Amino acid sequence: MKLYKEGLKDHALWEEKGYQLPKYNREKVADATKKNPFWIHFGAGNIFRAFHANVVQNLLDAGALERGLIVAEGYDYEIIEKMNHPHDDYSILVTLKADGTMEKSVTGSVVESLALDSENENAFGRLKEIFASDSLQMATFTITEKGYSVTDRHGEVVPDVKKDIENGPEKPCSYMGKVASLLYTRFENGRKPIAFVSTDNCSHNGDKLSTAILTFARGWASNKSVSQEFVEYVSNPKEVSFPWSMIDKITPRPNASVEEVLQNDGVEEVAPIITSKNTYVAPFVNAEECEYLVIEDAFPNGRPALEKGGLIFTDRETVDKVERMKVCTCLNPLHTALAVFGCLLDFQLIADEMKDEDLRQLVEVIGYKEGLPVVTDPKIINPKDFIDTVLKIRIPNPFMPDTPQRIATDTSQKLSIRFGETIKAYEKSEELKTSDLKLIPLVFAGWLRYLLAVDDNGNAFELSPDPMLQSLSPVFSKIQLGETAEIEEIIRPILKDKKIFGVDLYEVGLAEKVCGYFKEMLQGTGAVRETLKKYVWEK
Ligand SMILES: NC(=O)c1ccc[n+]([C@@H]2O[C@H](COP(=O)([O-])OP(=O)(O)OC[C@H]3O[C@@H](n4cnc5c(N)ncnc54)[C@H](O)[C@@H]3O)[C@@H](O)[C@H]2O)c1
Ligand SMILES: O=P(O)(O)OC[C@@H](O)[C@@H](O)[C@H](O)[C@H](O)CO
Repeated sequence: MKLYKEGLKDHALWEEKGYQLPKYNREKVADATKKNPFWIHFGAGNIFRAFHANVVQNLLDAGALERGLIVAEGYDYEIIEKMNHPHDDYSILVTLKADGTMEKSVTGSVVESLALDSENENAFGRLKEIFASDSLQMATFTITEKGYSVTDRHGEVVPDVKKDIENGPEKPCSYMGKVASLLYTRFENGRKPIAFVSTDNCSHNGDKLSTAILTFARGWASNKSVSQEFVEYVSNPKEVSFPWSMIDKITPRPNASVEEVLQNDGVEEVAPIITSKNTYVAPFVNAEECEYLVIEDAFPNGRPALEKGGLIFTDRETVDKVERMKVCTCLNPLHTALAVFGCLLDFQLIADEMKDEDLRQLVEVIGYKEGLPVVTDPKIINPKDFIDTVLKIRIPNPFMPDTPQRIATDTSQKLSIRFGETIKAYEKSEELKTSDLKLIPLVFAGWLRYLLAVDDNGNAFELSPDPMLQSLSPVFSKIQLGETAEIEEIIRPILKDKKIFGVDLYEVGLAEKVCGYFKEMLQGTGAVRETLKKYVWEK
């Protein structure tokens, strides 16, 4: 059993082993999609394959759609070369349910995959053709929060973006420059409308994407590479919209236990790889069953009835509330807390951490006691029910191979939104006092302790990738367990950094608490556990 066109011909063999196969005529779907594409996705990573591609697969199966997806990868071309192309764009989705059962399906809804590489004339030419087509309605993105950045921490335009602006839209090399150049192709071919939908986990994700694209449009217009009309086109929501969205589906990296199940079924060549850009990818994805994709309903070129596939379309205000509920309180902060302490306490599975009474108490207090009071009910999903499901069913799901190490990726980029928003809400509140926050500061201190790259047993471990490690690691390499003199002087600039925490921890009166916890965690081996135990149970 091999996952590609020829290998899937023997339907009975796959079905006998419990795999659901596409029920539609894939050749016909591929043909219709290539002629009249309606949806292109940027970022061929795991969430796309587990979520977006599966929604389209279900709609194709149900006869509610006749065309599929095209995917472009602009950062890690190896994903396309090593996964999409050898497998004819098929992938296997393994859904790991909380009752221990699993569903296996072969996803065929992606019918074309392209490197978004302006040096690759064929692929870039084809992308231009797609962007020139009348039928294209939406471009979606899962490229991580850093994928949208065009400026550095000081607000300065980064060098590759600067170069792309100087050189005009012909051959950009930065990610957002390449996307803006494709949008320019659409503009030149009759100023056709489109929705650009970020489905990444970042607050007001649509604004992040529009800021990036507008940086190019304005830059190119000011050096006369494009006309001012292009800026007007990008700025007009009736022509180019940037809806906000909230996405939710826990999709761990492809796991060896799932690989083994597939191998035992007789599926060949399914081993995951880690690309040179550090993407963990395999011909299969493993994910939980629960999923939400809530999108602001702003599609200037129309859209198919994707609500039939479970997507929720609503207004911007509701997306904002639902997104804040998930990203700032009810899921992602709890994940980050478990990630940081999980790495320090040598856990390899998130589900195992939920069996640890101290860690369970940590996330329950952060979620219910510190976070929930500042959540505005989005009405379409009840926050209390949502957090109950997260803490009782989803995160503890023993069949989900999710790891603290995956979730610890890019923590420096996430703390401000995941915890900073709650702190700001306490600052604004007349009833709540910021000084009452106990465990959010404990997570900050845990993250500082994590940056030593030494676990609570005193053993070195590898930090997960993070764009700030280059500047942070040299600071923390000076700190040794058992030495706490001058700690505050060393970490003061970090505690003051609003880019990291969303607030200056000195201004909001939390710096002393964070520093104190951090010093306690530095006392020696076992001090992280002791500090955790001491504060999570304190009344
Ligand atoms: N995995 C989940 O549980 C999950 C759930 C909800 C939302 N998300 C969102 O989706 C994003 C991707 O998650 P994933 O599971 O697909 O991760 P992944 O590691 O499987 O894939 C990451 C994708 O982002 C691209 N990328 C990485 N760094 C980039 C950069 N600097 N510039 C442009 N592109 C870059 C990669 O090439 C790849 O396409 C997350 O960051 C998050 O915002 C993930
Ligand atoms: O994907 P990130 O890096 O923003 O965050 C890691 C996890 O918290 C995240 O992927 C969750 O699994 C996801 O947000 C669940 O919907």
